[in-house]
Amino acid sequence: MKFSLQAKDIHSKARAGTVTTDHGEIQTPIFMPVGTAGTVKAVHQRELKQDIDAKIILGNTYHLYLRPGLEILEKAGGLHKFIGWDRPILTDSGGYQVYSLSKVRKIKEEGVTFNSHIDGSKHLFTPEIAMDIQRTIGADIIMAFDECTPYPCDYKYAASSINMTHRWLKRCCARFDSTEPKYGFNQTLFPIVQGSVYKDLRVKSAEFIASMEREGNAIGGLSVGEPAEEMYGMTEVVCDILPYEKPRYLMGVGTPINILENIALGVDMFDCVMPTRNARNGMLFTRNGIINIGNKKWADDLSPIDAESDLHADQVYSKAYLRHLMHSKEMLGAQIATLHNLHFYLWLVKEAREKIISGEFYAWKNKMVTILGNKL
Ligand SMILES: O=c1[nH]cnc2c(CCNCC3CCCCC3)c3[nH]c(NCc4cccs4)nc3cc12
Repeated sequence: MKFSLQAKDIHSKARAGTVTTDHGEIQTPIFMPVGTAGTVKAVHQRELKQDIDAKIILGNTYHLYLRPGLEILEKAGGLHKFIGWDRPILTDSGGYQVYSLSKVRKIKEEGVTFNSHIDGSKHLFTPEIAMDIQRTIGADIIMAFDECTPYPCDYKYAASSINMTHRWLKRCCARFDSTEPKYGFNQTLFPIVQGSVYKDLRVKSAEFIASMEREGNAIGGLSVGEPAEEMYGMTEVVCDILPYEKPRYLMGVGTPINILENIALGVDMFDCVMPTRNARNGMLFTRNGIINIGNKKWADDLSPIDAESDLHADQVYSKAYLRHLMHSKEMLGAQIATLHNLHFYLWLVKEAREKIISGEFYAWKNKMVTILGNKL
């Protein structure tokens, strides 16, 4: 994997770059649609490619390991082949999903034991197992097995948590560096900075992660309920320590405003379930603010969902029609709303990249931040 920089903003730490993988290039800043069980819910691969031009999607290690399972994925020749996606894929380590999905789990030095949320069967994830699973899935970028420190937590807990994450990282690197890709495409491992909302722990974790000299770095433990100002403060501290010439991935972030503010702090890659999850609840993000399509005010509004958008669905379907579909619990409603939100997120980061290149990013970002929160 390679990373090159094309432009840097003068009023902020925003930058425009290109990540090059064996499955293609990714222009940054980039938003990565979240796939769960091998699909971005309610969206076809063709739509991801042609309608919204998604450059990279996320695969969910925890889900894929449980269902369809590694045997089928290996038989298919990896996740790219299994789902029919020939562009880059990033998979998480499965650790975060264990915390957020499976009820019973125990965290020990060795790893995490958990009961499957599907059939209750007992499983163990360790740093080594997480590496082997992601080798079998075959994603271009794979994530270290970390502990996402819960928020809030006291200093002592946060300090012991980063020490565990750092010991697990060494085991991830040892295992990853002593195994080969299974399908002939190169894979790269990103470590993850933790430290909760404690500045000195963030410095310690960022310095340790930087010292591992991997091809890219991630920032974890944020967007877990902390106030936005805390998120920005920790991101700034970490971005100032992580190497300038490597991509920085802020995990689980976030709202459109969060993304713009973090681009200004030097973040290049983002993922979040919000555009897809909120779409299914009728919350549409637009360049003029937020539309709750279920609101009665849209019932007879026959104007296009977004007349300024180059997304076909935004042009041909009206707000009234989408509201009708959502109220009727029609599948097409979720499909249109999801496509709209992902298209908006990808438009937003592409617009940010163009403004960084043209030198207009800072003023544009401040204007957008005042508009994007509007309730329409
Ligand atoms: O420290 C972390 N370590 C590892 N993963 C984290 C994640 C999951 C990122 N998305 C993975 C995807 C992989 C493919 C399947 C789906 C998840 C986070 N998500 C959030 N906020 C989420 C949210 C923000 C707002 C609403 S939810 N904070 C996170 C912090 C960490």
